[in-house]
Amino acid sequence: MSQTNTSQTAFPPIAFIGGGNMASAIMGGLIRQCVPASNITVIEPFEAARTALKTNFGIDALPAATDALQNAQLVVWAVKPQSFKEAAAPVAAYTRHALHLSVAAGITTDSVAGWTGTGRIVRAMPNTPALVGKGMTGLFARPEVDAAGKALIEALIGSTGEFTWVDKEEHLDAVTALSGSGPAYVFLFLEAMTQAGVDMGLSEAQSYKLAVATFAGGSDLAARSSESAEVLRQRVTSKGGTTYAAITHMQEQKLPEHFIEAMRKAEKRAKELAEEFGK
Ligand SMILES: NC(=O)C1=CN([C@@H]2O[C@H](COP(=O)(O)OP(=O)(O)OC[C@H]3O[C@@H](n4cnc5c(N)ncnc54)[C@H](O)[C@@H]3O)[C@@H](O)[C@H]2O)C=CC1
Ligand SMILES: O=C(O)[C@@H]1CCC=N1
Repeated sequence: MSQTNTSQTAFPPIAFIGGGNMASAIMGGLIRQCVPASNITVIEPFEAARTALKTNFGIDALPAATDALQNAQLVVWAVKPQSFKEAAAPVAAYTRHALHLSVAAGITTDSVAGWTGTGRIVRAMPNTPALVGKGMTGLFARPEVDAAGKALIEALIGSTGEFTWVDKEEHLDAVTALSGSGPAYVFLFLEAMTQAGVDMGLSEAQSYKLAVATFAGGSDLAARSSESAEVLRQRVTSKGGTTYAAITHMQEQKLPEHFIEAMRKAEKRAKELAEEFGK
């Protein structure tokens, strides 16, 4: 079931380990909910990223772990899978009492438990539309996380858009391949549609506008409609018409099959990341 958080939550002190794209998307949601910057501690070694956090959110990020982390009741891990283990080493001693939320692709909660010394972990797979409050996040909680912990995570992630819980942790690799990486697929299609528009004589700006509005409108129509995507597609596709010409070519070229195969590559890569960087 897909949900959005609507209730106002009093957030406890929160620490972010890593202050890049995903951390900023989640922080943006918190700031929109009027969480004061003083409630948020960020560990971010990269100076340019710390400057961006100050400019965007008024947050004074720290370059390395300190005992300031002891106050945090919730720790959000927003580092690359490759950096997780190294990032956890100086942080773990301060944060064993806290609830942990990891957004790292592939990295299992068993790995995170080993590095943080606690099993109170929720693993999440958000996506970048969270930056504009339109995110879609898959969530998995270990049994050690109680109802209050889950409610806190729902409030945090709900501030960035929608979420859905999965029962099996491995399903987060599917979520990663679908909605986590998915914005990049949309942007690739936008690039191709814009190029086609330019090739047919439209300006780049006009083509891009048409392409973006088409994705947004198509998605909104699908979200509001009780009809399946297949039926909605058929409604656009007059027999012998223009859409028919395009869709027939895509099907002859096995575009849907290639697309599904590509997404299975993303799922496979998530499992490889766990193998490569989870030990
Ligand atoms: N970008 C995306 O679309 C999505 C990313 N994710 C996951 O989010 C995580 C972060 O990705 P992004 O925000 O895109 O990357 P990013 O590169 O923008 O942010 C990672 C930040 O971690 C910092 N960092 C590196 N070593 C550190 C350390 N030892 N301690 C603290 N911070 C450290 C880096 O300086 C950087 O600012 C990744 O694990 C990724 O799998 C999940 C869903 C979507
Ligand atoms: O490409 C990645 O590994 C991350 C996870 C999902 C989106 N970006």
